[in-house]
Amino acid sequence: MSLSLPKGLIVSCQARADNPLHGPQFMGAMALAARDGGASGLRANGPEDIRAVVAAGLPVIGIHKVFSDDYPVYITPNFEAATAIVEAGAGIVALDCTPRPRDGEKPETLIRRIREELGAEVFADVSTFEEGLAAADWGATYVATTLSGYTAYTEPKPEEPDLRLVETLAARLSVPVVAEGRYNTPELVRQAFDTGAHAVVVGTMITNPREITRTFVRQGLPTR
Ligand SMILES: CC(=O)N[C@H](C=O)[C@@H](O)[C@H](O)[C@H](O)COP(=O)(O)O
Repeated sequence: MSLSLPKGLIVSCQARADNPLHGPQFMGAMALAARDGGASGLRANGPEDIRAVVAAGLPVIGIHKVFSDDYPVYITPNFEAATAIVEAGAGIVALDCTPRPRDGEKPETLIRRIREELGAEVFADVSTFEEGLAAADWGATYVATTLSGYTAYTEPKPEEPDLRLVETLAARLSVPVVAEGRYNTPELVRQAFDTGAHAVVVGTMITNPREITRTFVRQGLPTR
């Protein structure tokens, strides 16, 4: 079966509402810049931003973050959220595949429905080895280490990415494993490929100038 996500660097173009770069105009421009810089795919949040980044002509991993006070799962927690991003043009739907409570169907049901009813590929965001195995068993097209360090049982998040999780999943699974989360330098990206990643997703260090600025300022430089 041919995969729509090629090997290579995937650039995540996301900016929350409190970020000065929030909105489809800025995320669309980020996507063009990433494409021109050599990215082989994009990740974006919500129908509006997805519509804007699709114009760059690269494969798009869509997510739909839905935050609630009642549930810890926020990355594409239900079928309605998945439907909206496929309608916006994402060919790949990423969703939280941890067993945590959510406002929606279980991940195994969501994976099946997204593939069968929406005809999209599924990108499973997981935080542990066991979750990665389960997601592949349920039919995920890709398994990604996105949530390592971000679930209660994998916190506190270290500064470094979870290369070990990439390595163990890649050694076991026949579906492509994607490295995501805190790949903040080209050297770390190279290490992820060396340990068996099919692709590596980089967000903050490419598309979030506010955080990039903070990393410089934190070095103890005089600020103003
Ligand atoms: C945990 C979670 O909600 N991760 C989100 C998933 O879409 C994004 O906020 C991250 O920016 C993305 O995973 C890329 O990671 P990094 O920005 O570290 O390169």
